[in-house]
Amino acid sequence: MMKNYDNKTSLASEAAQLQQELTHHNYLYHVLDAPQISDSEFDKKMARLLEIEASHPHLSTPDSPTKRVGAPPIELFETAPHAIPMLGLDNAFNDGELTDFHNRIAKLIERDSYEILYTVEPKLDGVAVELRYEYGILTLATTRGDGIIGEVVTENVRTIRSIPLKLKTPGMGKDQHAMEPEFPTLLEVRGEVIINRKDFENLNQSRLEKGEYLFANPRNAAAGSLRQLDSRVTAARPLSMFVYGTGLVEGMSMKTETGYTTMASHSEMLRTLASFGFPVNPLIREKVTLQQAIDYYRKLEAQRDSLPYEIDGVVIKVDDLALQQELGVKSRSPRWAIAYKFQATEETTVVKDIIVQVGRTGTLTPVALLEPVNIGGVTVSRATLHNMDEIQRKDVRVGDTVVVIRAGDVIPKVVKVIEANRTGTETPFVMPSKCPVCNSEVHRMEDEAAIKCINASCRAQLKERIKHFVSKAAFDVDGLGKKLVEQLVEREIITSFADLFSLEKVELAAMERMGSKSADNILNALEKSKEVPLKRLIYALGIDHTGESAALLLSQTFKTLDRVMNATKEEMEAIDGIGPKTAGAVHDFFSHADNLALIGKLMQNGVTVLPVDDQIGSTEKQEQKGKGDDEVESANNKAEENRAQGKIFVLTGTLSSLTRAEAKERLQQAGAKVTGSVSSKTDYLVAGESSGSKLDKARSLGVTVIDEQTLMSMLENT
Ligand SMILES: NC(=O)c1ccc[n+]([C@@H]2O[C@H](COP(=O)([O-])OP(=O)(O)OC[C@H]3O[C@@H](n4cnc5c(N)ncnc54)[C@H](O)[C@@H]3O)[C@@H](O)[C@H]2O)c1
Ligand SMILES: [Zn+2]
Repeated sequence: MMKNYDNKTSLASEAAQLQQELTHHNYLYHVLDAPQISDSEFDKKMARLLEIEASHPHLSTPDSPTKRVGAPPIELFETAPHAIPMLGLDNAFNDGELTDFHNRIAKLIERDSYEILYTVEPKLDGVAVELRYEYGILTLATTRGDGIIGEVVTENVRTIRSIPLKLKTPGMGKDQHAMEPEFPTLLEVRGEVIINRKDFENLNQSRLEKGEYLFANPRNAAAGSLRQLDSRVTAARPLSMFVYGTGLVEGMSMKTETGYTTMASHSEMLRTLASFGFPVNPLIREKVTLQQAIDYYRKLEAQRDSLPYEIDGVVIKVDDLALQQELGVKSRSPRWAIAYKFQATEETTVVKDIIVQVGRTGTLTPVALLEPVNIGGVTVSRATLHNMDEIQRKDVRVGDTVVVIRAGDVIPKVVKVIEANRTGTETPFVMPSKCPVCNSEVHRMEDEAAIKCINASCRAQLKERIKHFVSKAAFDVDGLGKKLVEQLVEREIITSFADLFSLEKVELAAMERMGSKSADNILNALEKSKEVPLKRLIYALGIDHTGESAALLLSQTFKTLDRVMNATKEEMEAIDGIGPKTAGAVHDFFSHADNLALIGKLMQNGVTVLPVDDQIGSTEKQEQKGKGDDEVESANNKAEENRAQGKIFVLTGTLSSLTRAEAKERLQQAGAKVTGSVSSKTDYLVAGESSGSKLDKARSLGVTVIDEQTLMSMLENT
């Protein structure tokens, strides 16, 4: 008896505690755009509260965060009620939960489950916004707020270039008898305002330099940029938007190019919105089965890191609007949709220590040793802190609670410190004045944040240079792992990468965890790698400021190693995409006698450079093809895939995620033609930042203007 009573009171206080905490974190996240815990921590608390409330309904108070979305608007903004509440979404975290959702709705509407088809969409990680158009003109934009009342952000939204201020009339000019407008008299459109990953990095970097508060992730940056009192601030932020639904629609049934008069499905509605000029995400797939939805989830999960913006799952929506109606909504979410979430990429944890690693070019990199934390299924116990400047700017101290992000194969990194968790016992980090590996003095490079060990025979550097040399994008030597490279250097069996090609079987077989067979395998792999495309060789040399794309540009321009070695700085700088730093570093590299000797030794040991034309004939095409295999496949609109093929493009302005030269190259690989000036023959003008006269010309000629994001998704679909 007594025990039961205790259990009840403790559950009640746990629920109350969770309600209070979740309300607080909702406020930090939705109002201040400055969360203090990770999303997965938040989701865990929410799941626990839902569980308690489900088994003890009397604890489920009307103001519980389980029944609400977002947080109430702040007073600084004008507010406006939503004609139709803006709800959240239920979550599924595995195939089983998604299948439960599917079976649940089949039961509710008494249909066979195979009859239910879905539209599947990427779950964009941004901020939800509603746009109101009266007689085709944008008159109001609001945030979701608490779902009932939103904040008015009309002026800010007007600064977002991908949002139409006025609707396009799809049928205009075709139907002479139409006196009525070609769109509803009132149209509310909903979508997600986002910021591209790259833009987020740049934004945070410039905030760091100005000593301003850092955004934890692109979502917070998008929300923080949109929710500004001065729309000039918003205008300076690279926001964009994708629409995925409607609110209130009045005045007429939508009329479109394809002649639909009433909307029967969600997918049809999206097509109609696209025809009005709204940006609709190109990765959306229509009318898929449950199994196809699961496949879509898997494919998008694999593609996730290569998208220009962050997505945190897929949204699965019943396509038939009549069925949606029949299913209806609950207090915080509709019954006809669900978010199937990806595993987290971001967590909060504690910095236990800060150590220093020495890299390929001698750069000392501080690394945070973390309280191990599971991020998206992988245990993370270290994260890079880049350099001393970065540590100082972010003010990371030993003992701090920090936000750590891990995406794909990229090294996890510390995004920011959660200052609210400081206790006063945290200790600042001091950079050592000697190389932790060879003990020689370190130097701070002029104009650079990097502190370097300049002892050319420092073993730490050699190990890294060799790891780089055998890596995938360089010589791609199968089986020659990090541990083995370290042993070979430690035991002074190799003193440069050229020595790799004179390794002997006995030497290899003598290493730890090596046998005769694995030694043979490595020798074979080395032998195979000897025929190397020029771009890979240039990249493998590990020249400062010379990554894969610079190596590719150099190889395409100069075609032979000899010509690259003899190129002047000016010749290199003349290449679109090669800056003075790279040109200088490449020139310096090939002016050093030691480096020339090293290249001579490579050639003596049998390395041969493949002619550049061959690379395009074989390697590049294969790579292209391989890539296409794990793209999301269209269920219905196959025609939309490779939309770039055979089209004529013009590029203008500055692109953020790649150079114009890279964009040109990728377009050409996709079968498009890229020309220098806009004419009536141009199919697409890709307008980057600060586009000028070409943009005006394209508009006057009625050429379709697309932004970088659209270009990227076109390229992704090739
Ligand atoms: N870390 C924290 O302190 C904290 C606090 C509060 C909330 N959160 C996180 O926020 C999330 C819950 O917030 P929520 O209610 O905004 O989101 P939700 O998970 O309920 O999803 C609904 C939202 O998804 C978005 N969305 C993106 N793409 C969409 C598409 N194609 N179709 C429809 N909607 C789409 C819309 O903005 C919509 O409002 C959780 O992931 C939670 O972890 C974190
Ligand atoms: Zn050193």
